[in-house]
Amino acid sequence: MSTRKPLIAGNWKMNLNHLEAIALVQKLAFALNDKDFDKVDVAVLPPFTDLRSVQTLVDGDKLRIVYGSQDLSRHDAGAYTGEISGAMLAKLGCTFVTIGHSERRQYHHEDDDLVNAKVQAAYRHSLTPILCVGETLEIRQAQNQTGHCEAQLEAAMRGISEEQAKSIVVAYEPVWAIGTGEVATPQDAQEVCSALRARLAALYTPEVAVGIRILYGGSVKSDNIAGIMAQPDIDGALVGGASLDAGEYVKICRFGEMSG
Ligand SMILES: O=C[C@H](O)COP(=O)(O)O
Repeated sequence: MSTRKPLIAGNWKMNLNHLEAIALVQKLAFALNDKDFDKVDVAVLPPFTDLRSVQTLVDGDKLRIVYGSQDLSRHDAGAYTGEISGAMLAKLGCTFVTIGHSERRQYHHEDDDLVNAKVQAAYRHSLTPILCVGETLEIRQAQNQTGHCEAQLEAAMRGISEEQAKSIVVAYEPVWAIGTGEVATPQDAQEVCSALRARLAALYTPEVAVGIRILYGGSVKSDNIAGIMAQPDIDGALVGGASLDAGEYVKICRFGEMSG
């Protein structure tokens, strides 16, 4: 029996301004109670421009919701127009930072080296990376999904110490399942998540690997979360579209009450 506490993280992507962010976090805070937070860590990952408002609300009302950003710069400071540093995110009280999301890899040409540099930047500022890996449909059709995701993981973890690795969160997100309504079967997701854990055990130790949270992401909804969470190597979900609806997100956070 693992002691990993489940994590449900809502990636809002480029949705909701800071006023809408406050409204959504207030709805979540109203609906979720201490029993929920004892069972599951609940995070939101709003756009950068919302973070200060979310911080003020969370701190002011002493909410148990945690939050983070969707990206960070590989650099700590300097002449990098448009970039946001880990130091700035830490100052805003961020717990998490999403790194290597497939939309960053695809639309911003982020490669494994940049993802690795961003993971290192996150640790320099005591932020917990939510490191995303996942295969395209083409790779899955060639049945190379586990090899591909393991290679992305290994590249991202270069130079990361065992002590640092203990806190990382890995998110397996098959690209073909993101925003498409095409959810991976629980067995598909388990296959890759188990391979990722085995690779972490080989890179570090089995003890480290057994403590690391691995999430699934890709068209997660309240009606499919239970089957996904029933898998032994899946410790939570990275939720996109469904995290923008408070009622639906709360149901996902209460996955134990959903039927599979
Ligand atoms: O980060 C979240 C994923 O990209 C999943 O998005 P989705 O739930 O809208 O498919």
